[in-house]
Amino acid sequence: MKRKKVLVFRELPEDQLARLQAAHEVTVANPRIAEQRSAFEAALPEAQGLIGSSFPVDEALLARASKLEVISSVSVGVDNYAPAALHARGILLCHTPGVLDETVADTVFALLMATSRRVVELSSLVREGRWSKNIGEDLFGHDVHGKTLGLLGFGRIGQAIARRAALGFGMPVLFHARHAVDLAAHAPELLGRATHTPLDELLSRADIVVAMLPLSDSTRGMIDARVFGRMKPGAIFINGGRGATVQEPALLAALDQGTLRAAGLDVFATEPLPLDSPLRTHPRVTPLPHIGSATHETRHAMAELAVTNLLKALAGERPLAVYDTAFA
Ligand SMILES: NC(=O)C1=CN([C@@H]2O[C@H](COP(=O)(O)OP(=O)(O)OC[C@H]3O[C@@H](n4cnc5c(N)ncnc54)[C@H](OP(=O)(O)O)[C@@H]3O)[C@@H](O)[C@H]2O)C=CC1
Ligand SMILES: O=CC(=O)O
Repeated sequence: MKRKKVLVFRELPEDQLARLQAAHEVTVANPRIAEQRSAFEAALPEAQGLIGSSFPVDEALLARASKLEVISSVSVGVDNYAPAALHARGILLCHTPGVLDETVADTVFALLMATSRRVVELSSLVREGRWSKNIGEDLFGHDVHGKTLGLLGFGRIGQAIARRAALGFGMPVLFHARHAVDLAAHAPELLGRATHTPLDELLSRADIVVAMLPLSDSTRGMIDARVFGRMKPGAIFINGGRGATVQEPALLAALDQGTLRAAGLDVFATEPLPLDSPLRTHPRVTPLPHIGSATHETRHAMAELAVTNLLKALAGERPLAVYDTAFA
């Protein structure tokens, strides 16, 4: 097969880079690193395949990538790409659904436990030498087991979170999504334990609300002052999906006005989180640096799937996971 030109725009594990290099001419240049930006710019016009993540490949960049056949994202979320422009030019968009579900669900659960039981705050008390007597009620947390979980988004990852909550922690699960979900067919273990619930009812009943939504035109800014205002006083909010689904000033107001007890955030509207963001230091926010899938095992599995997708696409074969840009 003819060797093609591949531009890797975020580091890949060595063995996966080697698979690409065995088949194609590969340039590695991460445009988020200033010293690599010009190599990225130089390789882009010739690239037939792009692989990477965490960098917006927008219409302006695509316009300069005149030979491009496929983008293989090392992520399940595809909000960094311009689906309409890709569709119009017949450029394939591949992603990594499925291989990260359990790991991201673990991360969300870690945030849920940390916020409810005040793990980071109380650990700091020990580390900073402030543990001088038994803690009192003012520092008690709240139970997680048995509480009602409200899930915004009930896809692959949402369902993995629901399994942990319902089967491991005895939590009734309410979920919100636009389409009906056939639990008997897709998640029989959640039958009788998870219920499709209108948004406002979910918000008024859930003790913990978890957002696990993709970023799209329909979800951008969806979690706004109205949504926070409908939540139970003292609710906990966790975002494991995308930062821009939340209106961050409304989140801060809900925390400051006491509607929300705490928030656990793996994602932010701007990443890395700007130093002057009040969310960085807010006493009732547990922020994480977008680590949902960041384990050795899962990041490797994602890279492997993304490389397989790219190799198949460049060989004219059907990749394992193509994102349908026609309906984006
Ligand atoms: N923090 C991290 O590191 C990670 C974050 N993510 C993020 O999580 C997202 C979800 O991943 P995954 O579970 O695989 O995706 P899926 O496509 O499997 O699930 C998405 C869910 O969101 C629902 N949804 C979409 N739009 C709306 C809307 N407007 N209103 C209500 N519900 C909506 C969908 O249902 P319906 O279409 O019926 O509305 C579906 O239930 C990714 O797109 C990514 O952005 C993913 C991995 C790691
Ligand atoms: O945010 C991570 C992803 O895979 O999407």
